[in-house]
Amino acid sequence: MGQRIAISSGDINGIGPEIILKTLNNRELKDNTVIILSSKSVIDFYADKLGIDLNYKVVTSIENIQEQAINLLHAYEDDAPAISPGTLNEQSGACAMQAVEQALKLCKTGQADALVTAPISKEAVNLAGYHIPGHTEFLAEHTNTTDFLMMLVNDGLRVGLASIHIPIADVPEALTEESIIRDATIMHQSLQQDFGIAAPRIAMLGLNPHAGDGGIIGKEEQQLIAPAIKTLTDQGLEVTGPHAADGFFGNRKYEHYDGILAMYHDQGLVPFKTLSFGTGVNFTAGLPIVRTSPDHGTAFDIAGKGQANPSSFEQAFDLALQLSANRKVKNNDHEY
Ligand SMILES: NC(=O)C1=CN([C@@H]2O[C@H](COP(=O)(O)OP(=O)(O)OC[C@H]3O[C@@H](n4cnc5c(N)ncnc54)[C@H](O)[C@@H]3O)[C@@H](O)[C@H]2O)C=CC1
Ligand SMILES: NCC(=O)COP(=O)(O)O
Repeated sequence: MGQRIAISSGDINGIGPEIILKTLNNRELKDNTVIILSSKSVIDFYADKLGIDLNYKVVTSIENIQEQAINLLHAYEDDAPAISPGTLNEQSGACAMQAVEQALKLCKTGQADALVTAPISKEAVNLAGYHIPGHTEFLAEHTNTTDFLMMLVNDGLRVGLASIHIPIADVPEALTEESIIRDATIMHQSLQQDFGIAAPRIAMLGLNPHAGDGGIIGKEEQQLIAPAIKTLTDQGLEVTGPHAADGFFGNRKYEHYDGILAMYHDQGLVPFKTLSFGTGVNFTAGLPIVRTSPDHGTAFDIAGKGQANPSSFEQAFDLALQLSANRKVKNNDHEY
């Protein structure tokens, strides 16, 4: 039996609807079912611009979903929200999050097997009153998940972030020995359960230049990261480090590891995106639902121009199919 994939529209003024249309227009669904959370007006607006004639069915409720087909379920409070490509505003932020909320509801109730999120603007969703740094934290909060990890993955590279969307000045304080142990453990479990790697090899990066250079350029490696690695290895996990981040990527050491735990957002995502922008997928490990997303944002600068490359969204869609087939989501284990 196929998978049911819920797709949230992302910001209606960004490239979300375009990459959804391009992806689904080129996809053979086989025995899978797609439910787009958006509105007919938005999908038709971008389909007209792109000259795409997508075969989809508008459904008014989940009970009317047509299997092995593309369904569109209206997700917004507005019947036909104003569309203005490239413009960030409160309404586009509200629609983006209403789509995520509806899609999450389908996953939580078992009516969808996985969620693929198109990009939202963090600024727009905050204007709309959703005071969140991103999908990751929103989905964790709304599934009662405390232990989660943002991971960016492609075929050979999987990078997790020990701190996510916080100001750089707050990073050292946000890291503790316990939080590093927890994040490496989530990564280890996800590599085993989601990615089928029996004995994952994890590399832990340092926080400071040259991984602190013996404590000359910062003490977090000695005080937090090395003790965390010792605890993890004592527990039988294969974890090495702390590695100096520049040489680790520059010397292609990452090729010898199944997962890399970076200490902060740009430390992990700059090399990841440099190596794989357009093919990477953002995956939230530790959630009771499967959630993937492309590795890029709303790209307002090219919205509505037909220039958006759908390849990362295609990979996110394919990974959602693969992971949801692999993983039986145990909703009953979680109190939402
Ligand atoms: N999962 C999500 O919802 C994500 C949301 N964002 C949000 O998106 C907004 C814009 O972020 P930026 O830092 O500007 O990053 P961005 O990824 O939107 O854009 C960076 C550059 O890459 C280009 N680009 C991005 N995706 C592309 C694609 N598929 N095809 C062709 N070119 C593409 C853009 O045109 C731009 O020049 C922010 O509010 C950010 O928080 C960023 C990353 C992920
Ligand atoms: N840099 C990754 C990013 O911003 C994605 O955030 P999220 O919406 O997946 O939490």
